[in-house]
Amino acid sequence: MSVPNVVVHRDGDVLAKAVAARIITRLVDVQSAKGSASLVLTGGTVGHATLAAIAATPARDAVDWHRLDIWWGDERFLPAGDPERNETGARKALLDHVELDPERVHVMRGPDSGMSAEESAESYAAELRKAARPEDHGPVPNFDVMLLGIGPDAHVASLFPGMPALYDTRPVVAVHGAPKPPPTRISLTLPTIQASREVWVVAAGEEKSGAVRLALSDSGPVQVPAAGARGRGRTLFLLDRTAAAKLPPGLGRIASP
Ligand SMILES: O=C1O[C@H](COP(=O)(O)O)[C@@H](O)[C@H](O)[C@H]1O
Repeated sequence: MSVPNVVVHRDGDVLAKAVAARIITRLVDVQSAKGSASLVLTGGTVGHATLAAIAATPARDAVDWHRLDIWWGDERFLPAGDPERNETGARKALLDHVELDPERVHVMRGPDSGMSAEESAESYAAELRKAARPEDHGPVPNFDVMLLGIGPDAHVASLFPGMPALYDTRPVVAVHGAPKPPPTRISLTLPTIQASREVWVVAAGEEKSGAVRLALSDSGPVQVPAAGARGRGRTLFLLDRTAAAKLPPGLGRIASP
């Protein structure tokens, strides 16, 4: 697993624009090298602001949206179209505004599918297994970029501190009793997150600063799930100044003072 690099931007607005620019550049690079690319989305404030920033920039036309697989790191177990679903926010911010191949938009199903949360997690795991190639050496694709938000309690995806999902070695799990509503969720597990080529943790706001500090310390991922958010090739913590406020001096690289 890679050692995290930290990049600090002036505020949440600049952060979202900078992450959007990085995503576009990364997707263009990967598509020119391999033909297609994969991007794992997060819910949450910075995640959705980043998607809106991609939609707003003319540079988005440089991406071949047809040759992109979209996955989610987690989903709130709610019916399709519910405003609280991460999918709904992503569609509104970006997915409805670009020419994606609908077959390559891999949503985590909600209760309206007739599946239980466990069945939905299993069905997502099966979809991941189908997409994995021999060179991925495992049951899930080595995603090109995985975006993860972080909660003030240091949760990532829907992996909350101390919960059984953090010990789970299956690729995807159902989460019950999440401390942040809604209580039922579907989440990728740490082994799936860590199979990604690149993991980018995005955070803005003072309320995230303690979690960010712990995520970059020697804490274990059961107590601090974000400490397990590491990519195989690269891990980035992309922060605004307030989220970086509790980091030891010298840890972050200031990109926009
Ligand atoms: O519930 C969730 O929260 C986290 C963080 O969201 P934020 O609004 O505090 O940035 C998010 O990463 C996750 O995908 C989502 O389901």
